[in-house]
Amino acid sequence: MGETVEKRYRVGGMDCASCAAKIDTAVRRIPGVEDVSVSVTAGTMTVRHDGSSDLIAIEKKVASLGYTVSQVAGRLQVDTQADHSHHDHDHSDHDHAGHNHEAHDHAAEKAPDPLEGLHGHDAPMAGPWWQSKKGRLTISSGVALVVAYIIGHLVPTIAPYAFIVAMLVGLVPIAKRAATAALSGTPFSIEMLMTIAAVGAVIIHAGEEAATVVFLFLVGELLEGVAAGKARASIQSLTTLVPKRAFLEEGGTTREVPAESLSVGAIILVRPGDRIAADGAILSGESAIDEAPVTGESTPVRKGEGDAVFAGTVNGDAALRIKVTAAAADNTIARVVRLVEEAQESKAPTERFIDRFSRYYTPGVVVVAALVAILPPLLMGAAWDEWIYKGLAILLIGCPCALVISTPAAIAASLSSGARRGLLLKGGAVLETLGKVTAVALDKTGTLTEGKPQVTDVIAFGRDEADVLKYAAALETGSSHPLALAILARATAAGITLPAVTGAKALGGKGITGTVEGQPLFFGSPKAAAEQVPLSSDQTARITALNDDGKTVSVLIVGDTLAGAIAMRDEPRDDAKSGLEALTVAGIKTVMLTGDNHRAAEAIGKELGIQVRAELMPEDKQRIVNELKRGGSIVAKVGDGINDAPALATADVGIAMGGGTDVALETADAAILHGRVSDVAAMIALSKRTMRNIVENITIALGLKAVFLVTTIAGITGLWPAILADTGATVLVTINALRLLKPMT
Ligand SMILES: Nc1ncnc2c1ncn2[C@@H]1O[C@H](COP(=O)(O)OP(=O)(O)OP(=O)(O)O)[C@@H](O)[C@H]1O
Ligand SMILES: [Zn+2]
Repeated sequence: MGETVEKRYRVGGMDCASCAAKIDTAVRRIPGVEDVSVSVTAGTMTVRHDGSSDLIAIEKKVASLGYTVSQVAGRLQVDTQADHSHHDHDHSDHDHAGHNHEAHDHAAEKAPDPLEGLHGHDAPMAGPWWQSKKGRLTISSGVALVVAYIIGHLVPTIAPYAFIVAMLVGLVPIAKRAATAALSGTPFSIEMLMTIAAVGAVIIHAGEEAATVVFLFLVGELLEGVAAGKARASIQSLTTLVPKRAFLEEGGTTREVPAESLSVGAIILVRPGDRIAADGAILSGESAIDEAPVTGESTPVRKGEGDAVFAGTVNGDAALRIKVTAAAADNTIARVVRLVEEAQESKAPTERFIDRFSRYYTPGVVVVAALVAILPPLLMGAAWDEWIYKGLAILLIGCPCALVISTPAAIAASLSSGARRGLLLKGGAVLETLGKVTAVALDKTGTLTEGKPQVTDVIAFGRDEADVLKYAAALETGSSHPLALAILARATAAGITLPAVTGAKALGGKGITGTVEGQPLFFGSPKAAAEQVPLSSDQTARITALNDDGKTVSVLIVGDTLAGAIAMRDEPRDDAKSGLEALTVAGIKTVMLTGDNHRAAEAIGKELGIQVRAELMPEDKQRIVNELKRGGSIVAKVGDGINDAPALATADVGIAMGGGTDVALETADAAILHGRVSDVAAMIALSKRTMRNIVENITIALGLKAVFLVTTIAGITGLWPAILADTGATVLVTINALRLLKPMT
C-alpha cells in the first residue's frame, strides 16, 4: 500500500445537505479512497487516498452528480502562528518547556501558497443566481409551466401533454442526477423521490400538479442555495476586508503594488483612514486603529512604534510605516478563514447522529409511502388514485434536507461568528463539548496575567545588586521564559555588559543553571534553591514579604553561596477579574494553576477572586485536570502551552490563550486570539447558544414534516405543500442558524 495522500477540493452547488452524503458515498466507492469528509456549509471536500486513486475519476464523479469541483492546493494548516505577530513578547520557545527553536521557525519556512484559501473560487456563487445552471433550469421550467397553462386554456384537449412536456423540462436533469446517485450508492436521493413522485403523478393523471411540483422543487433548491451561500459568504467576506493594493516603500520611492505580492520584511505606507493591507509591525507613526473586523472590539486601539497590526484593520488619524510580518496567504484573516472552513468538516457528535438517522429516515418514509399507497385500496377497497396520490406526496416528505442541514448550518454560523471576534474552534465537536464545561482551569503567567513581568526589586545577599543582576541576566541570555525577558530588559536598561555564559540549561519549573566567569550559577525558585543552599530565616522573611505583594522571587546562587534575589511582578490582564466572574455567574468552577510560588500566586488569586493551586510542575497541572475530570467535571484548560501543554491535551477542551505557542495550538482544541480572559466565558456562551439553535432547528425540521405527514394522510394537503414542507423547512432552518452570526449582547 502506498502513502496516504490528502487532497482538498472546493465543491460548488451543494445546497441540500443530503448532497454531502451523496458525494461522500460516491467518492468513497472509488478504489484507493480511504476517507472522505464533505462540508456543505464550507463548500469543501477532503479526500484521503492511498496514492493509487485516479484523481480525475474523483473530480469526474463529483461533476457527474451535478456539482462543480476544483482542487485546492495543499492541505490547510490547523495552526495559527499568525498570532505571533501581535505579541510584542513571544515566549513560545521556552527552553524549559523542552522544545527548541526549530518548532517556532516553521511558519517562515512554509512556502506561502497564494492560491490557498484566499480567493473564493466558489464558482456557483460568482454570479447572480439566474446565471447559474440551476437558475437557468428553474427559469426554463417556470416558463414551460406558464406556456403549458396558456396552451391548456386555449386547447384543453392537449393540455395534459403540454403539462407533461413542461414537467420534463425540469425533471429530465433531476432524473439524470437521481440515476447517477443511485449508481453511486445512494438509491433514495431526493432527486429519486422527486422523479418517482412526478412520474407517478402523471400516471394517475395529475400532470398539472407534477409540473408544478417539479418547478417548486427547483425554486426550493435555489432558495436553499441562496441561504447556504449566505452562511458561506459570511466567513469568506472576511478576506474581502483586506485591501487589494498597498503602497510599497522601496529604494526611496513609494509605489502601489498588489497586496498579494508583499513579502515578509517589505515596508508599506498606510495613509490615515486606509485599511491596512498586511499583518505587520509599526516602524514609525502612531495612530488609533479600529480593529473591530478582526477582534470584534469596537473601541479603536492606540498603537505606536513596535506594535503589531493586522491586515484588514482600519488606520485612524495618522500615516504609518509598517514592516510586513506575514505574506498575504499567511496573514491572520487568511488563517482564520482557513481554520473555520476546515473546522466545518470536523463533525459534531449531534451532526454525526443526524447523518446516521437520515440514512434510515428516507428509506423509512419510502416504506410508509408505499404502505399508504397500497394498503387502504387493497384492504379496505379505497380508491387507488386517491391513495397513490397520497403515497406520492409522502414520498416528497422523505427529503431529509432540512434535518441534515439543521446542525451544520448552526455550527458553521457559530464558528464564523466566533472567528470574527478572535474565538477559534477547531470543529463542531469542540463547540458541542464547550457548552457542557463545568470547570475551567487557567494558567497564571500569560493567561490570567499579561505575561510581561517587570523587575520590581533587586536584593543583594552575598554580592552587590549590580552583580546579582549581571549574573542573572547572563544566565537568561538564551532563555525566553517571561521572567528571563523581564531580567534581560532590566539589565539592558541599566546598561550592564553581560559576560558570556556556557552550558546554560533550563530546569523546567525550577529555574536555570550555567557557568559564568568560571563559576557555576543557579537562578530560580527559592524552593529549588533551598535544595542546594540553606536560606537564613532573615532571607526567607524578605522573600516571603515580596511574595505577599504578589511578586515572584527568583534567587541567585553563585558557586555554593546565596548571592541575591530578584523580584518580579506580572500584572493581571485588565479583564481577568470580570472574565472570571462571568464564568462563576454561568455556574462554572474556576481554578488557577501555576508553577509560581504559593504566596505570590495566592496574592494574585485573591485579587482576582479565584481558587489557587501553586508550585506545580507541568505533570502536576495535568494530574489536577485529570482529578477534576474524575470528579465528574467537564474540564476546559486555558493556557499558553508553556508548562501546560500536557494539561491542555488532557482537558476535555484545551484552549490556547493569545494564540499561544506552536505547542499550544497543536494540542489545543480552540484558541482565543486576543488575550481576553472574558472570551473564555464568551466562547462557552456561544457554544450554549449554538446548541439551543440546533435543537430549534431539529424541531422545525421534524415538526413540519410530522404536520405534513398527518395532513397528507388526512387528505388536507397534496403534492405541492409536501415539497414546500421540505424546502420551506430548509430555508427556515438556515435563516434560524444565520441568527448566530449576529454578535452576542
Ligand atoms: N528562566 C527562569 N528564570 C528565573 N526563574 C525561573 C526560570 N524558570 C523558572 N523559574 C522559577 O521557577 C518558578 C516556576 O516556573 P514555571 O516556569 O514553572 O512557572 P511560570 O511560567 O512562572 O508560571 P505559570 O505556571 O503560571 O505559567 C518561577 O516562579 C521562577 O521562580
Ligand atoms: Zn431537499
